[in-house]
Parts: sequence; structure tokens; C-alpha cells
Amino acid sequence: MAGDLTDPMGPNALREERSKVEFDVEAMKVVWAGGVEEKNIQDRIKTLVANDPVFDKKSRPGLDHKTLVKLSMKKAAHAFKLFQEQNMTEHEATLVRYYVDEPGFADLHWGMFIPAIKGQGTEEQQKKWLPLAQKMSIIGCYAQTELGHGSNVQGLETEAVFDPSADEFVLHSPSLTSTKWWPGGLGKASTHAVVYARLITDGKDYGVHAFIAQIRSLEDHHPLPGVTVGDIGVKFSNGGYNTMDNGLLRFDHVRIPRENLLMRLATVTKEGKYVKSGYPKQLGYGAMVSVRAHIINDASDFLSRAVTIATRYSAVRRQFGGGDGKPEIQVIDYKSQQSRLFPILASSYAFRFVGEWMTTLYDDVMARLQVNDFTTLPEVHACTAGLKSICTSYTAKSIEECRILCGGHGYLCSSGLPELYGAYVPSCTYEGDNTILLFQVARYLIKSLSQVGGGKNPTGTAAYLGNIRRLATENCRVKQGAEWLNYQTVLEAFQARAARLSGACALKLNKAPDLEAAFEEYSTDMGEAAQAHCQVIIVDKFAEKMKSEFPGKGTKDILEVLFFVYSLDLITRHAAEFLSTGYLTSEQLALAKDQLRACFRKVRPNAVGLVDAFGHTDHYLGSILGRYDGDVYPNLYKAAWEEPLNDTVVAEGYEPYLRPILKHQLRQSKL
Ligand SMILES: CCCCCCCC(=O)SCCNC(=O)CCNC(=O)[C@H](O)C(C)(C)COP(=O)(O)OP(=O)(O)OC[C@H]1O[C@@H](n2cnc3c(N)ncnc32)[C@H](O)[C@@H]1OP(=O)(O)O
Ligand SMILES: Cc1cc2nc3c(=O)[nH]c(=O)nc-3n(C[C@H](O)[C@H](O)[C@H](O)COP(=O)(O)OP(=O)(O)OC[C@H]3O[C@@H](n4cnc5c(N)ncnc54)[C@H](O)[C@@H]3O)c2cc1C
Repeated sequence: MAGDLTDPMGPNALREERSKVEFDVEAMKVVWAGGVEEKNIQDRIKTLVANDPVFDKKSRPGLDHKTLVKLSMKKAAHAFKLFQEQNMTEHEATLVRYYVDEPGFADLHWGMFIPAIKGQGTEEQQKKWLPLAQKMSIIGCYAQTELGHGSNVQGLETEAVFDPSADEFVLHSPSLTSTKWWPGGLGKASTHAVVYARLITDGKDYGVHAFIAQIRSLEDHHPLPGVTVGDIGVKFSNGGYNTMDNGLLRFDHVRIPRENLLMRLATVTKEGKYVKSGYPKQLGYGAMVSVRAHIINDASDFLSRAVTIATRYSAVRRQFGGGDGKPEIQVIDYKSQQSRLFPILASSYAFRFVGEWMTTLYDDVMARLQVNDFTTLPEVHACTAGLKSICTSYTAKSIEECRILCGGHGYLCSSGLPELYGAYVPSCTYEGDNTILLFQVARYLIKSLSQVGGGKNPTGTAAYLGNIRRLATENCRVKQGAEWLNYQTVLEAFQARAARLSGACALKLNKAPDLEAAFEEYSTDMGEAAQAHCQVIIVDKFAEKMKSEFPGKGTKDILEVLFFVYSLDLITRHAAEFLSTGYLTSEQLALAKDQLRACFRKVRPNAVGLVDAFGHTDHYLGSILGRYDGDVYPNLYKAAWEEPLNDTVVAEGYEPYLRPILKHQLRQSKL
């Protein structure tokens, strides 16, 4: 082989970066994982998955949808075998699926089908269905969305008409638009579905309710009579979400027993009488709240993977400025690269901490629901909806930014970034379109402000709105740059901006004769107010986290720097709102920018350490650019030769297509 195909530059660069890190990376790994014990469990499971050849994912981007779905079934079956053989806890089993890193039918089975039964089934129904689902004797999916309606859940068309003579519901899809469309796992894997359909009894439509329907035979997996079911087709990009069998489903007068109505919220008697249980109807949305809470946690994970790849590669990659025996400049040293990269790094930590808090809030509401206390449900709904919206929008945008930060090589599938983006970007749509979800937050804010008008202070994350009079009149007092490096100063800026934007919306709505029409008219402003409120939550929870004890040398100091990177970057990116609400002057904004630049300088030597602290294995990252050892170029070169197109020296298309043209040209030019 001609020439040396090794390149020590990359590994040397990362070794040097690691020698400069100023904080205890091992301790930060514990912070990131959420505790020593949790870190140990995660380490054990991620190593187990990385070393198991069944979970290999290198060839994924080159495979077609059919093969990908088949392989994802193989992986799910193998994972299930591991759960059983190793007697894993539910948490360990979840971690296995997580590190396998592949959207698949099992996500919906465990993530939505089972939670929907837990949330909406009676105790008796749970006793019947949960053991079957947990043993995977049945495979379930969550069939809510239809071809014609997704966001507008109340507009779903599938019917469940009660027939008292047979004590059965008759499921029917009355139109093309009523076809269930999108449910993951429905296309090819599921035997059962939680189906959302309009409950009709005694000629009256009681709106959308959840039912359990068997759709495929447990003997041979064929669709049951009256059921039409299949996959909806290839999605977005190679790999990505194409490991999932998103499906379509139609019912032609399919009969299910009356007991298959999930009856926690309402029952229908044998005689066909509809009886409400007394629980609020919002509990019917419980599975969505649960998944949105998970999605918030997932955002930090996806973001941390993208930024690990971009940071390590930015330290390995060099452009310009060499000569006289000196190497060229590492692209991570360019200020513009830092200003795009470091806020993403800081956001990964910010989202991790808000996700931790979200989990405690969610657990709290679940405990309250057990004792019929529904008071915090609106708050949890607003938080899960709003944070899901802004965390996923930012993460999707930033994975793409990380790809761009990696230049041309970022566009190669072997960078891992195109697949990561393909797998992640639908989270801006599923579990509620992000714009629609922000409107739910806006409604919550308007309600909270009307409480203030009525002399009652809002609680929880909206409590700051109780101070709206002060927040709307007192402006920022920062005179010197260093004053920005204060948690309270930063938090007040975010609260004032959100309160002012929400207050302005409330005033417009108050003046309007038709509230709904006004809400629609000012929906863009409402969305901005909602986004500003969600940013208050993230900044607040990050600041709250900083009050805790941190293990290891330097961890707290660098996290503090990341807090200011996160918040000051947001202030500069949303400068128009901070200025137009009159809270900040342009001089104060300029001082914030100076401080942000100073913070970037503090992040710089720690950047590689901060991404190492995420503890991602090379298997999980699936990226040549993001390799832990930095040995990028030899591996890119090697991977090119593993490309199936290079299996033959002469392309297969040469004989039938290229040769005749080339011959023809030869004859024409008489060469
Ligand atoms: C496992 C990982 C893989 C995930 C794969 C993805 C799976 C999926 O995508 S499943 C399908 C998800 N679908 C969606 O998310 C649909 C989005 N739409 C919705 O959530 C709702 O229909 C929504 C909120 C937009 C509007 O609901 P709708 O009933 O029409 O209206 P609305 O009148 O606004 O709400 C009624 C009340 O319920 C409340 N509410 C709405 N949603 C919820 C909720 N989730 N929890 C609690 N309360 C809620 C509202 O605040 C309102 O309260 P109030 O009457 O006190 O003001
Ligand atoms: C990969 C993937 C997996 C999915 N998995 C499942 C699943 O397992 N089970 C399931 O039931 N569903 C699933 N879905 C469906 C998903 O939940 C819906 O697509 C989602 O809720 C959005 O609804 P929609 O498609 O009706 O969008 P639409 O509501 O049609 O949105 C289209 C556009 O209109 C805008 N818009 C809509 N209404 C308004 C309004 N009132 N005001 C202003 N703008 C508006 C939206 O912002 C958006 O820009 C999945 C979807 C995807 C992409």
C-alpha cells in the first residue's frame, strides 16, 4: 500500500485537550447520570449493549425500510431474552432499549400501550391486560391519530357503537379520513391496540374514549376479520425513524367485548347507559403527559450526543494558519465556532437538569392522582407540553447545527449526525405538534394572569406572575458587565420578559369581544409568551440545581459557567423581545454579550472534558467523527472502502449504461 495511512494528529489532539481539563470529569459523570448508583447501572448496561453483536448498528443507514424493521424485531426479541435471562428490573430493561438506540415497536408497547392501560384502565382491567403485555404475550400500540386528524383529538372519527343485544362495541372506520395513520408498531408488529374512538350508545355520541382491540391473530399474526392493517411507508431519511413500522388501520364493523372500553373515566352498563366515574376527562390524556415528560429527558440525551461528536471533531479538525512546522489551527479555537458550539453544550446540561425536575414533578402528580388530588394536573400539562415543545425544537435545530459545525464530513452518514437528526426530528411533531403545544401553555398563562386580576396568586412555575406589577415596571439595573454573572439578575430578566409578553397578550384578549377569535389573531404573540415562560422554567431549574452540593474538584465552577452561557446566549438570541418589552437597554445587552464571550473562554479548555462527562460509548454515538480516541481520518478512509459500491472496481452500471455512451462519444469524436 502506498503511503502511510495512519494519522496520530487526531488522537494527540484529544489527549492534549484532556490534559487541559480543569474539573473532575469522573465526578461530572456522576452528576450527569444522576448519582453514583445510577451511573454504575448505566455503565453496566451500556457496556452490555455495546459488546453484543446483535445490537450492531454500523450498516443501518444503508438498509431499506423492510430490512430495518425486520432487524429491529430481531433486536427487540434479543433484548427481551436478555431481560428475562438476567432477571432485569424495569429500569434496567428500559436502559437496554435506550442504549440499543433504535426506534422500534417496543417503544410504543412499553412507552404508550402499557401506560395507557395503567392510566385509563380499572384495577380489574389492569389485572387482565398488564401481565399479558409485560410478558409480551401480546404486543400493543397506541392508535390515536387518523389520516384526517392528529392535533384535534376531539375531531377523531373512528366509531365505537355499543350493541346491548351482544354486549359488544362495534368498531368502525366510517370514512377514508378516519383511517388510523401513524401509530408506531401498528404497521407490522402489534397484535393489539389502544384505539381512540367516539363512544356512541343509545344513539348519543359521548366523544373520544380509549378501547383495547385485538387486530392480529395470536396464532399466525394475520389481521383479524374486518381489520385492514399495514405500514404507511418510508419516512424522511435513510435509517432514522425507518426502523419503526408506523401503520394504518381500518375497522369494518369489528366487534369487541364491552369490557374492552378502558373504564377508569367512564363505563357503559350492559343496558347501554353511559356512566361517568367522576374523574376529570383530562386523565384520558395521561399517556401523552407521561411520554412528553420522557421526551424532555430524551432531549438532553440527543443533544449531548450531537454536541459530543461536534466538539471532539472540532478539536481534531484543523483549518488555516499553519506553517513553519506548526500545525494548522484547531477549528474549536475559532470564536465563531465556539459561539455556535458552546451554547449547545450548555443547553445539554440545562435540559438534563430541567428533565430531572420534570421527573420529580411528574412523580408527584402521579402520587396525587392515587389519592384523587387533581389540583396540579393543569400545571403538569402546561409544563410537559411547553418543555416538550421548546426542548425538542431546540434539539432538532441543534443536531443539524452540529452537522454543519462538522463541515463536509458531517454530511457523511458515518458521522452519525444525519441518522441522529432523522431519528430525532419527528419528536417536534409526535406527541403533539410543537406550535399547538405552546398554545396550551399560552392558555395556562392567560388563566394564571386572570387569577392575579382576581386577587389570587398563581402557584408553581407561574408563581412569578404574581409579581407582574413589579416585573412590568422595574427595568434591569445592570450597569457593569460583571453584574450579569448573578443568578437572580438573570432570572429576573427572563421573568420580566415573560411576564411582559404574557401581560400584553392578556390585555389584547381582555379588549376583544370574541376570546377565541382574538386568541387566533394573536396566536404568534401567544406562542412567544409561552416560549418565554418555558425558558423561565429552564433557567430557574438550572439556577436551583446550582444550589446543591456537587462532587469533585471544579465541577460546580464549570457548571456555573455553563449556566451563564445558557442564559446569556438566550438573552442575546432573543434580544428583540428583551429590548422591545423595555426591560433591557442596548447597552445592557452589549454588556451581556461581553460576558458571554468571557464565558466561552472559560469553557474552551474544558469543552472535551464536558462532553466526555456524558459518558457515551462509541457504540452509542455511532460516529467516526466523534470517536473517543480522535482517530478520525484513518477510520473515515477505512469506512469508504467498506462501502458496498466499492465491492466491484468497475460499477455495475458501466456495462449497460456508461459503456454505450462512451463508445458512442468515441465514434463521434473519432478519437
Ligand atoms: C414512546 C415514544 C414514541 C412516541 C411516539 C409518538 C406517539 C404519538 O404521537 S401519540 C399521539 C399524540 N397526539 C397528540 O399529542 C395530539 C395533540 N393534541 C392534544 O394533545 C390535545 O388534543 C390538545 C391539547 C391540543 C387539545 O385538546 P382539546 O381536548 O381539544 O382541547 P382543550 O379544550 O384545549 O382542552 C381541554 C382541557 O384539557 C386540558 N388538557 C389538554 N391536554 C391535556 C393533557 N395532556 N393533560 C391534562 N390536561 C390536558 C386543557 O388544558 C383544557 O383544560 P381546561 O378545560 O381546564 O382549560
Ligand atoms: C414519527 C411519528 C410517529 C408517530 N407515532 C404516533 C403513534 O404512535 N400514535 C399516534 O396516535 N400518533 C402518532 N403520530 C402522530 C402524531 O402524534 C401527529 O402527527 C401529531 O400529533 C401532529 O398532528 P397532525 O399530524 O394532525 O398535524 P396537524 O395538526 O395537521 O398540523 C399541521 C400544521 O398545522 C398547524 N396547525 C394545526 N392546527 C392548528 C391551530 N389550531 N392553530 C395553528 N396552527 C395549527 C400545525 O402547527 C402544523 O404546522 C406520529 C407521528 C410521527 C411523525
